[in-house]
Amino acid sequence: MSKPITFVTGNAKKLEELVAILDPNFPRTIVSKRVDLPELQGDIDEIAIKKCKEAARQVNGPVLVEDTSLCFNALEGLPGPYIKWFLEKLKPEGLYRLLAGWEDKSAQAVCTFGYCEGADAEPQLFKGVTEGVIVEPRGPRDFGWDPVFQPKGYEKTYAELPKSEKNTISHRYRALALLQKHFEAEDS
Ligand SMILES: O=P(O)(O)OP(=O)(O)OP(=O)(O)OC[C@H]1O[C@@H](n2cnc3c(O)ncnc32)[C@H](O)[C@@H]1O
Ligand SMILES: [Mg+2]
Repeated sequence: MSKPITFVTGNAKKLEELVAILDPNFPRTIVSKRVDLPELQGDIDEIAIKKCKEAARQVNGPVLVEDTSLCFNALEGLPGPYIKWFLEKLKPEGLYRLLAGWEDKSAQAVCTFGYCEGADAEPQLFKGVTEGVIVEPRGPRDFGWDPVFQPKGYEKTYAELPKSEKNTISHRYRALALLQKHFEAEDS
């Protein structure tokens, strides 16, 4: 039997979505550990790799981590992985106002899962991207920047969509689909 994988995150909403999205027949057991890991600066992949290595060091076993970015095309991909701090200071209204001077409101939600078998193993990344536009905040405020992100082809923001619908189109869903495929292939 393979060891359980520890999903290390300080974000309860991420865990909630992972549990809702992953197939109940996922071949490995996932447990969670609430740690707010330090996030070193870098590009999206570098941050996920460093976060994953640090988690593997702390847990000393198989770990899963995840880092989420919100990239504004008009701003060459910023705030990107720094969205957490932009959101904390500016709130959803301020994120929308950041683009006031720009016609292009398009953005990409990017979710990068990192999996590492143990403290000495190299992390593997699984990335999901969902295209959308940044709009004036609409809908419940229970998860991050959901009120300002309207996925392409939809009239509702992530926050306004039923969770079950967000979870079939989201950046996190797409990343987890790749992760799932990887583990299913390994299992067969
Ligand atoms: O412990 P970790 O897993 O790092 O959790 P975190 O909350 O620090 O998360 P990140 O470092 O990945 O920062 C991403 C920011 O984007 C927010 N976020 C992540 N996924 C989201 C989603 O699907 N919808 C809206 N906001 C999201 C999250 O609340 C953070 O403010
Ligand atoms: Mg974080």
